[in-house]
Amino acid sequence: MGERVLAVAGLAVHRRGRALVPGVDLACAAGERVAIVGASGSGKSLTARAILGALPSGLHATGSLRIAGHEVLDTPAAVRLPVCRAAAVLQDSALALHPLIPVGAQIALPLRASRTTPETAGHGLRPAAETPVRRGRFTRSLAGMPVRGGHDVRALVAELLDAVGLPADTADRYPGELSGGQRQRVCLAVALAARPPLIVADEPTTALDVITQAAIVELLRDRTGGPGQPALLFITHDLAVAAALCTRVVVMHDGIVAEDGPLPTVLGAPRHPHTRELVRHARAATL
Ligand SMILES: Nc1ncnc2c1ncn2[C@@H]1O[C@H](COP(=O)(O)OP(=O)(O)OP(=O)(O)O)[C@@H](O)[C@H]1O
Repeated sequence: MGERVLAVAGLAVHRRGRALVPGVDLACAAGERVAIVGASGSGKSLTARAILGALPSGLHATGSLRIAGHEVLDTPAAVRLPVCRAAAVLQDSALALHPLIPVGAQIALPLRASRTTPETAGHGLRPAAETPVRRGRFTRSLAGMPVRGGHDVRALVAELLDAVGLPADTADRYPGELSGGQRQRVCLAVALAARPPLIVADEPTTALDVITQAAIVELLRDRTGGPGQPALLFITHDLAVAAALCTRVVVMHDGIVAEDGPLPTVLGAPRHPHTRELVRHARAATL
């Protein structure tokens, strides 16, 4: 495995002295897209939320959680350094976005916080050599200068919207004026704007129809896991979607990792009885 953006060791999530997730070990390298699959209640979401530094109140985590080499287990997301903060794309895009703020302003928030450009920040939108030459303040921002003026930020918001397949005028619309698929694209733009080393996507396609689902999976494939792009941890109960997007899979069962390996290997020759069952059901569902 190459440079690790995520290293989880003995991660447990407790509530009132009871371990809801007894112990998870997993890792994700830079440039990787890793799926976490498992039945309902197997601990996928609590593991994801512990990684995001956003456990529900009353729950706490123990063990070790390193993001981009920094131990962050005891550091809530809001106070983590941006370099070791994972961005979230969650199932309910309506809840993830503020209903009363135009989406452009919501994308601009992490952009202003980072005060750098997508290119320097590692969004992987376009390698610098391919960046078209433009005039004015936007040129300065693309050259890696700090983003200051509102005009610069608006241009970068338009670029991020374009990167997720939305027209620039989406910036002026409110989340309630968008479809679920469009809102999920906005959520990905917000995540990319934060220039994270890792995006944690927890069932981001579950609430969508199959066609929109496929489009979001394709978008995640285009925008994560490549050179200079964030790695992806993709939580799903759907093995077929995991196979379409990820190269490696972590199978969870009863709060622990039952199996972890390259997707073709795990699908082709599952070792754990629970993985065998998941594969059997996935095959039956595609008939
Ligand atoms: N806030 C909470 N308080 C108490 N128990 C919880 C809480 N959240 C989850 N749990 C319990 O922790 C276990 C793991 O839940 P988790 O949500 O991580 O499962 P999951 O694999 O994501 O399931 P699903 O696919 O249905 O979302 C379950 O037994 C669940 O009931």
